[in-house]
Amino acid sequence: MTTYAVGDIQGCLKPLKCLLDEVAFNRSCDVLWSVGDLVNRGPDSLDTLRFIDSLGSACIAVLGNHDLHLLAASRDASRLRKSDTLLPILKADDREQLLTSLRRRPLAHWDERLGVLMTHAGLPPTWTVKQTLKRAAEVEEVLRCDERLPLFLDEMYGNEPDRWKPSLTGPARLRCITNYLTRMRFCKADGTLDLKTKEGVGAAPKGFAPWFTYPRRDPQTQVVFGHWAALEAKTGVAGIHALDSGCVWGNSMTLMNLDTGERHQCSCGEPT
Ligand SMILES: Nc1ncnc2c1ncn2[C@@H]1O[C@H](COP(=O)(O)OP(=O)(O)OP(=O)(O)OP(=O)(O)OC[C@H]2O[C@@H](n3cnc4c(N)ncnc43)[C@H](O)[C@@H]2O)[C@@H](O)[C@H]1O
Repeated sequence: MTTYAVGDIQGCLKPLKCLLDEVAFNRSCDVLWSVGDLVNRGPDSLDTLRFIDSLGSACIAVLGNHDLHLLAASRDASRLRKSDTLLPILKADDREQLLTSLRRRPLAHWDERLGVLMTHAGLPPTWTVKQTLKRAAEVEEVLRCDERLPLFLDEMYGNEPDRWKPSLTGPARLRCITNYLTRMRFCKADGTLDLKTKEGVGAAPKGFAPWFTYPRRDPQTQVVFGHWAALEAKTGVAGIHALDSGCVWGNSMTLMNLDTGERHQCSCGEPT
């Protein structure tokens, strides 16, 4: 059994299948981790969701900001933006099945055997792995609850509060957790987030640095994450594995063997 992790797919199904063929992925014994952002901007979001679902327990995917945006747009199509490529999903006969399956996916995944945590954006430097899983579970519980989901999605967008406090409550608490786990790039040592800057590490605003440059609360833990295409799948920090190599922006998709650390890349996608 081999565990692989793939970077942001964003509807780029062709390079995903190319990578799985290259490593002879066997769904009956191998496992594919996805760092989230399964959909949007790329050409085949609908078929990507269908393919990922067809893998069943052979795939573990955490939710990314674009996946959450899909859930929000499914409740209110006026949330769609010009650059979104989500309409085919919203018009599909199997949309409810696909969206229900997405709602059941986690925001964080921890593998004790590998000692690896996976989230879309990373591990907040002020949080332990245990705290991260507990806080992710708060949002996951709401995503699965028909009564609580609409308010969560209405209140999800926004950059405030920009710093975690255990005393946060209600929608602000859930928004803050969601932003840390699906949108974080730069932060201060005390965890204060800058959610505006999207360029590479050299673009850090004054007083901010990439989240992975701060000491970790659990130094032995490895982290796999996506979200930040401008990193070109590199952090320079041991045990912190960036996997978004910007496939949807015309670059390659990255697949990493988590047992050996070996990386594979495929550039057969259509530039968007
Ligand atoms: N709580 C919440 N609040 C607000 N929004 C929420 C939200 N929850 C979900 N959302 C949703 O989040 C989505 C993203 O919003 P945006 O923040 O508008 O999306 P984006 O710029 O495309 O960022 P993305 O997440 O795709 O990151 P990437 O690094 O690939 O791309 C970033 C940039 O990097 C650039 N880039 C890519 N590769 C690069 C490279 N090698 N070098 C330099 N730049 C590069 C790209 O051109 C791109 O402009 C929206 O749909 C929004 O609705």
